[in-house]
Amino acid sequence: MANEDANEGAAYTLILLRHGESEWNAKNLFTGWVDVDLSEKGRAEAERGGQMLAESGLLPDVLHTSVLRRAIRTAEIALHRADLHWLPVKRSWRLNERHYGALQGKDKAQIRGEFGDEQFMLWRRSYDVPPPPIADEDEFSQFGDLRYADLPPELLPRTECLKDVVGRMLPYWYDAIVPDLRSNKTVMVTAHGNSLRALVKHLDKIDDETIAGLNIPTGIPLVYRLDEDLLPVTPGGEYLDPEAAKSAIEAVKNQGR
Ligand SMILES: O=C(O)[C@H](O)COP(=O)(O)O
Repeated sequence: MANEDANEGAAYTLILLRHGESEWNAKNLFTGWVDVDLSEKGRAEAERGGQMLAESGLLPDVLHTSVLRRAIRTAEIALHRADLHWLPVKRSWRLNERHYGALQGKDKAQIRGEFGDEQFMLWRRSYDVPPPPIADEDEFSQFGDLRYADLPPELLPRTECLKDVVGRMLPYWYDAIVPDLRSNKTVMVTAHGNSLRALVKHLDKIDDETIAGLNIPTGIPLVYRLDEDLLPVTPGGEYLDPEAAKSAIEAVKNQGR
């Protein structure tokens, strides 16, 4: 972690943790809202994430997760490792991964081969081009999934671009996470590649083009110290293991190649 001076002006601490490798990350499949579990490597990453937390002395007071198993399990394993398994937890669909539409369940390399590099990257990383919507009867659709039963039907996505994720994630940021920060709690958010990209875009005020080049690695805690205005004291935050983050970011970037 950075020295104390680098944290001058910090009022709040926010820890972001992308879930460990999932079974579908390992198979290189578009996942989105499909509720797959962690791979063995993913469980080990979560464990290591928890160890990093414990060693850094950063102790979250409250946990926010999505309603997807890979994020829930990652937090469970990491917090257990840090002896913080008892932490209060709040969950919301608004922290879910980006809904990948009709690409859910499809092989990334195959889609890249079929549609070409440009279209593939537009779907993966453009700010405002969503993949085609998923049909309600598709085996990987979330239509009829009990956990979304209370959601007004018009809010259940059939596909999303990152802009859509920013739009549905921000109300949760303002209504649930910010109040915890303002009451001086160290907040941990365990979520997904693209929901965390949406949050980082907001925190660091990253423009719509630049965000395409930002990738979040699995299982490595990213710590933001925020000032009174909730602006990062160190732009981009700090990974608890910056070296491991660098190579893991490259791996995410090159998925489907
Ligand atoms: O939903 C997925 O497939 C991954 O979690 C994120 O994938 P991406 O890096 O291709 O956006």
